[in-house]
Amino acid sequence: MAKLNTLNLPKSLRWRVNWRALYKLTKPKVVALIVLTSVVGACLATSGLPPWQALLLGNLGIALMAGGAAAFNHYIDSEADAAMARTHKRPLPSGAVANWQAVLWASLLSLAGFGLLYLWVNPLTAWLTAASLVGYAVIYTLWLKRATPQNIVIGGLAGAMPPLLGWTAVNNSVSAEPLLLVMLIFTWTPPHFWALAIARRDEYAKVNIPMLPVTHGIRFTKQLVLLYSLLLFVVAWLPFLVGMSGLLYLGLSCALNARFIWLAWRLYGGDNQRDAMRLFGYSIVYLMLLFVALLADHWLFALL
Ligand code: HEM
Ligand SMILES: CC(C)=CCC/C(C)=C/CC/C(C)=C/COP(=O)(O)OP(=O)(O)O
Repeated sequence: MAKLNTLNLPKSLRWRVNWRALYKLTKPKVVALIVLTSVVGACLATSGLPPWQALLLGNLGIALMAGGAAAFNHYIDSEADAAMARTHKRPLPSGAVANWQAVLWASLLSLAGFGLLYLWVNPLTAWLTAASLVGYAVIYTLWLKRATPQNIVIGGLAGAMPPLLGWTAVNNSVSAEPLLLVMLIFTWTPPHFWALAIARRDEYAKVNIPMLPVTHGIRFTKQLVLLYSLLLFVVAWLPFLVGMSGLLYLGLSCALNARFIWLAWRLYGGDNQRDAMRLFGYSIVYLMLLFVALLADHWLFALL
């Protein structure tokens, strides 16, 4: 193998497998947070502990398919990634992984995840997860991303699905409670992403991707970030208002949302780099803690 590589073959013909780079192709930190939300969806689906098969195999299948979707996204976006400072060192533009390896890897992960969900969890979860995969890898990445500044609002639905997927893995049915959790992530996505897009506006403009700060300016994007942060506060009340969560969740979510709004407000009148990246970083901590709060509250009530 080493000998082959010294022949200066085009990267597409090399056979050496860089496992570390393949792992990076799955966007592991994003998938970790996605799986946290699907695990919480699964735990909230029942008053006791969910059956181990639904919990373990369900979330493993969701993780595999989310990782597969991320790998497809890397493949489809590799040219734009090569031209942006934030992304030019990714496995495909840097040559650590060949295109055919990325497509094969993405397909294997997606098929393994689908098979696992279909055979050992339930077909409903398998199909809903497949719809999320197509929503992100095909509808968002291939089409919406380059078609409209509302790309991430519509495409965000795919990333918002995991709590519902975790729920259906346990209950094999769709109901209102997990849809509220989907709504939470759906409302969270625009301020999560637009904060970053404000800081990276020039890079998106350079590769002609019509992100909102490019098409409508930074001031307008900051207004929408603030508006969505306020909307998120309202949506975060819903689990409490419908009786799905209690006062522990309400208290924690109010505190988390207060900081979200404060950071969005600071960004509104503040610095496009520092304040934008601060809100982006906090958005990730926010979602993690909000779902931990949902789970803590659920188990507290189950024990009382
Ligand atoms: C359409 C929806 C979304 C868009 C457009 C979006 C966009 C982004 C972008 C551009 C980054 C920076 C990635 C990088 O620098 O490599 C990022 C990071 C991140 N996103 Fe999102 N995101 C979306 C949905 C989600 C969802 C649903 C989750 C999890 C539930 C999530 C979790 C994260 C995490 C954890 C990071 C940090 C990754 C790291 O530090 O490596 N995102 N997001
Ligand atoms: C459950 C399931 C199968 C769904 C998969 C959903 C999934 C992996 C969502 C990730 C969302 C995400 C990180 C978008 C990045 O946007 P981008 O691709 O525009 O950002 P980039 O420029 O950093 O690549």
